Formats: sequence, structure tokens, C-alpha cells
Amino acid sequence: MDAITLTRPDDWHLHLRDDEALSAVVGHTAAQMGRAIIMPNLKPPVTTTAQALAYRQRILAALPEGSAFEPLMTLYLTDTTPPEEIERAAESGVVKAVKLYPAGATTNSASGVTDIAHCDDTIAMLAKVGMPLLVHGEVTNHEIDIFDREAVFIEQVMKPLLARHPNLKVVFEHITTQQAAEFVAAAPDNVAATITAHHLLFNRNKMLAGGIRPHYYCLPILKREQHRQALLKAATSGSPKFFLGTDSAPHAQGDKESSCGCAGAYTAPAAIELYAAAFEEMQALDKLEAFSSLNGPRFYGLPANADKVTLERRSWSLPAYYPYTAGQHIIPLMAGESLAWKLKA
Ligand SMILES: NC(=O)N[C@@H](CC(=O)O)C(=O)O
Ligand SMILES: [Zn+2]
Ligand SMILES: [Zn+2]
Repeated sequence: MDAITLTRPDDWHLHLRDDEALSAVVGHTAAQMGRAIIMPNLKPPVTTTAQALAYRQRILAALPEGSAFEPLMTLYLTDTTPPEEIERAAESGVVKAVKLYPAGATTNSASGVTDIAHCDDTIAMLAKVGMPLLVHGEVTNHEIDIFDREAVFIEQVMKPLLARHPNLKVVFEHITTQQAAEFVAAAPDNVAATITAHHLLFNRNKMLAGGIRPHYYCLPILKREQHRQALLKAATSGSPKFFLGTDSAPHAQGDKESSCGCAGAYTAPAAIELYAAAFEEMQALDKLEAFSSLNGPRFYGLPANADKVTLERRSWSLPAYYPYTAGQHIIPLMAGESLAWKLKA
């Protein structure tokens, strides 16, 4: 097979940042994706519908001329988000989901939720209006080993949350473990998951063996091979519960290559090509369209994109870097390495 035609994909988990950084990165996603769920972890975070509307305008203003890319906005849940904010969000038609960051779990999560019990009425309102709760699923108890934080989260937070709110739509974001893949596969239809390309392609050896590679450091952290295999199996299973979410998370080179480097992998410029590589590894390219373009809209209650894209089998190399904010570069995942598939322009 030398070409594959797909319904245009969407990215159900994306970081676009703001200002100069936003302008530097948004075109990479807009060249591939019809829509993306935009993460709200700005500094300060996007906690109100009014802020989400204003952020959406800044994204639209930063898009390349003529782009039809549609940003789908989210709110950042805090201990004090009132249920009325969820009603406003639902009425806006522009905010599509609310994001739960356990306080301290990841980049810009300091204002996140300290105890989910504080949010019970607000989460009940989400269930009532049918708006998904997107979850960064890692515990923040620093006594728990970093490689175990997702599996422990399922037991300590996810299961009690769903027991309390059985109809709540939940997206377990960027799953990285066999436990999460199996949990979502067995859960009722109101529970789904996004999977990144990097967690499908790499295990922790890529980051840690033969030298430390900071551009592969992201949260949740890359796990051992057994978990990668479970994610590949889930993504290519044909189950509508699993869909594309790159978690493309740009950070300046200097902030990654540091004695205390930031978490986040930059995959937006080659997003669909990276997923194609993972699906090809499983000889499951025939399952790529459902994962990339159909399952996500179905879960969010939106139509699939009307246009198509074509991937061609053509070897190309990712550049060593992309320009970022003044004087800074971003190093993409697989910088300088080659990929077998290329999206036709
Ligand atoms: N994934 C990451 O490693 N980083 C994300 C935050 C997140 O999605 O947890 C970021 O905003 O940089
Ligand atoms: Zn996250
Ligand atoms: Zn993210």
C-alpha cells in the first residue's frame, strides 16, 4: 500500500500555549487536524467561559490565512469552580469539556484540584449537562513511585469518581499503562481514553538507555514495553473508546535541556505520520481512520470532518528544530529521524 485516504483527523488533546508560542505552533496542528481540544493549562489557567472565549479568539487570530481549523475549548477545574460555570460553559457552545488536573501532577497544574470531593457539585453538573470531564490520571502523592502513579490513580480516584457519578462522561487522557487500557476497555460507554503517538511508539528505554533524552520526557512518563504493547493493542482493537490525542506540548529547548527539565513532547508537526508508524507496526493501518477521525467525534457528539486527507509512503526526516519564541527553538520528537509516511499537502 502506497497511499491511505482518511477522513480528516482531529486532535482530542493539544497544548497550544499563548501569545508568541501560540503563533509558532498552531500552524503545525492546523495543517493536519480539522479540530482540536485545547488544553487550558495556561499561566494563569483558563477557568471561566469568558476566558475560554477570549483564548479561542486569540487562537483564531494566530491561524494561518484561510485555515478552517476549529479550536474546541476547555475549562480548567479548580477546587472552587462553581456549578454555574458549567452551565455557562454548556450554554456557550464553544466550551466542549472540563479538565481535571490533580494539583501538582504536571506542567501548570498548581491551581488544580487538591481533593476531588471539593468538586462534587460541579462534577454532578457536568454529568447533568452531558459535558465530558477530561482527566490527567496520576496521583500526586510523592510517596508513590512515578511509574505507578497512573495505576494507583485508577483505584484511588477514577473508580470512586465513577461510582459516585456513574453517568459522567470521562476521557482518561494520555493513558500509558496496561491497567488504564484494560480499565477503559472494560468500563461502560461513557468512559473513553486518548492515546499519544509517543506512548504507542516508545518505551522508557528510548528516554533513558544509552544517555538521557529530555525531549522524550513527558507526563505521564514513558513506561516499560509491556505497557506500550497494551496501548498498541487498545488503539488498534477497533474499540470506539480509544482515540487520537497527541498531548503535543511545546517547551523551549532550554527549558527541556536543563538540570530540572519540563515535561512535554512536541509531536504536532508529524502527528498523523507518527500514528501511522505505530499502526503500521501492528499491521493495522486499516484501523487508523476510526482511531484518528471517527471515534473522537462520536464520543463528543460531533460529526466527523467532511473532508479527507491522504498519507503517502514517502520517507522524510523531521527537522532538527522549529522556531519558537524569540531566540528559542523547539525540538520535536524524533528530530532528525525519518518517518515512512507523509501527509500530502
Ligand atoms: N504532558 C506533558 O508532559 N506536559 C503537558 C501537561 C500534561 O498534559 O500533563 C504540558 O502542558 O506541558
Ligand atoms: Zn496531562
Ligand atoms: Zn497534555
